[in-house]
Amino acid sequence: MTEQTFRSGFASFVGRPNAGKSTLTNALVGTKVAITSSRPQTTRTVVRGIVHRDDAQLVLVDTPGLHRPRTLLGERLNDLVKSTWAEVDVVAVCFPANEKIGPGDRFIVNELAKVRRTTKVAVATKTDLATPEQIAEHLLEIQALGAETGTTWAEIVPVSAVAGDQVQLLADLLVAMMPEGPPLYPDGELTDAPEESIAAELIREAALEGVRDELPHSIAVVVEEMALREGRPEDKPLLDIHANLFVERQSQKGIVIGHKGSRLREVGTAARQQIEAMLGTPVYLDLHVKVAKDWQRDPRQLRRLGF
Ligand SMILES: Nc1nc2c(ncn2[C@@H]2O[C@H](COP(=O)(O)OP(=O)(O)OP(=O)(O)O)[C@@H](O)[C@H]2O)c(=O)[nH]1
Repeated sequence: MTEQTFRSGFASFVGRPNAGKSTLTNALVGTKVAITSSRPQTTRTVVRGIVHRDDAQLVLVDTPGLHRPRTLLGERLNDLVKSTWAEVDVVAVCFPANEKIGPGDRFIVNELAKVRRTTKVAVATKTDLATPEQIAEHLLEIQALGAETGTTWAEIVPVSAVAGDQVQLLADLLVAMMPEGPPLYPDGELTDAPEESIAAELIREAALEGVRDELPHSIAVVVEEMALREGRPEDKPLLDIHANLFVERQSQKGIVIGHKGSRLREVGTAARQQIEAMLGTPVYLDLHVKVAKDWQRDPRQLRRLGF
């Protein structure tokens, strides 16, 4: 009998905004790690989900959507994406099966083609939203896009993260592409994102719920302080979180706060519940809205907000 080899490594899902990357990460890891939203471009922080198996550890790096940069923030995000691609073992490009392959996908695959060494996989996401005929057509288009851009797809895999279709197969295929190596993280750890950044993302997700137009891109959240309150009995801990929610303009501040603070209260309650569920500790959330004028275009502010 030969001893089973252990594999470990990194994979990153990329794709145009809303392609289903975060949802797929969560489905693979089996818990809510990366935030998901029906609004595009909400994933800014690199959040890792870790798939633990007896024979492997697969670390998923969830990157922001790559797009044609229009602001300084956009450029920084694109740089972040490309440096991630060069460092991981596999990049899996997500193409939603319910939408046509478009210029956005072509742009990403062309950029990815410049990163030579990394293994490339194509994932047709959201197959529950497409007919078998559409899926077949979609897979052919993905193959054609590979040929056109000089990309060799190691695999083309249709999945539905929501229906749970083929998610396990995708995990198996990705694991098989990882190099042999020891576990990289302690058993059972699902993410190494600092708790502060998880909390910040959950607050941002709650704040994005129901807002329209430009506002989603204008919201940034910074957790200023996060600590267990002192003097509490051991079986009744309380986590104090002080966070600032930044918008770019005074007018946006009013929208976020709402009539007599009603909207901000809702956001605070929703975020608190999510954080409590995630960290398993009762939370006191102190949330303030501040204006950081045009922060997306200002390098100093970007640094302060963690970009
Ligand atoms: N029906 C269906 N919807 C899905 C599936 N995967 C994702 N979605 C939905 O598609 C939307 C976008 O999914 P996300 O996972 O946030 O997409 P993303 O690629 O991470 O988006 P960005 O963070 O903007 O880059 C959400 O409303 C998801 O619920 C799927 O397999 N089936």
